[in-house]
Amino acid sequence: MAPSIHPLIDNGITPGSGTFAGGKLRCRCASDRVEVTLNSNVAHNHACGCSKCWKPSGSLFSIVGVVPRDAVSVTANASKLSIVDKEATIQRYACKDCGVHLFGRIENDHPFKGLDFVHVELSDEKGWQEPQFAAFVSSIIEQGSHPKEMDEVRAKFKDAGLQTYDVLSPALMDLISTFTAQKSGIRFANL
Ligand SMILES: N[C@@H](CCC(=O)N[C@@H](CS)C(=O)NCC(=O)O)C(=O)O
Ligand SMILES: [Zn+2]
Ligand SMILES: [Zn+2]
Repeated sequence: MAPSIHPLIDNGITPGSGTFAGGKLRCRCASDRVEVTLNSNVAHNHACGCSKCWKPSGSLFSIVGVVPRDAVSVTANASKLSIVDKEATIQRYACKDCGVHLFGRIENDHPFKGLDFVHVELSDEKGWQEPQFAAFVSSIIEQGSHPKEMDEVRAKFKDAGLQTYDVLSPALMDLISTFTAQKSGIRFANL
């Protein structure tokens, strides 16, 4: 059987709702679940093939989007959360018992600081923004995917209507480079 990209992509993408305003994420423990309440839909939702983003077992990709950090609150069992890698740019808060990542947060000076990274599949609600593109696609090779499978993987994204990138999408790469330019003193008129 062909490997699963991700359950939200394998059988066709379901569009989100433009009026959906958020919901709750829950970890996968049988009881005492960690609960995170999001008072916003996600933006820039995408598939990520990197080794650091949480993905369901059996899937090659994570689905991850961003929400303003002010829209994120831990509403149950916060004591079960711990940071996966304190040195990483994105501090990913995982449930110590089931391993699911509830949210990722940036504390350093960074273009995406102020946005938290979340996985909408941890919610029962419908209406979350659907995946918009695939990022860090070549990174799946680093986790053992065969280089010769890459054409098939990219073709699956194309069939689902998603562009593939080996880092981030052009819009996000432009944001990062704009931030870097501004840090070096360059000023742009009319941004
Ligand atoms: N090839 C690397 C890429 C890792 C990477 O750069 N991930 C991106 C996308 S999530 C990132 O921004 N990471 C920052 C972080 O993990 O803190 C891997 O698969 O581990
Ligand atoms: Zn859990
Ligand atoms: Zn990632």
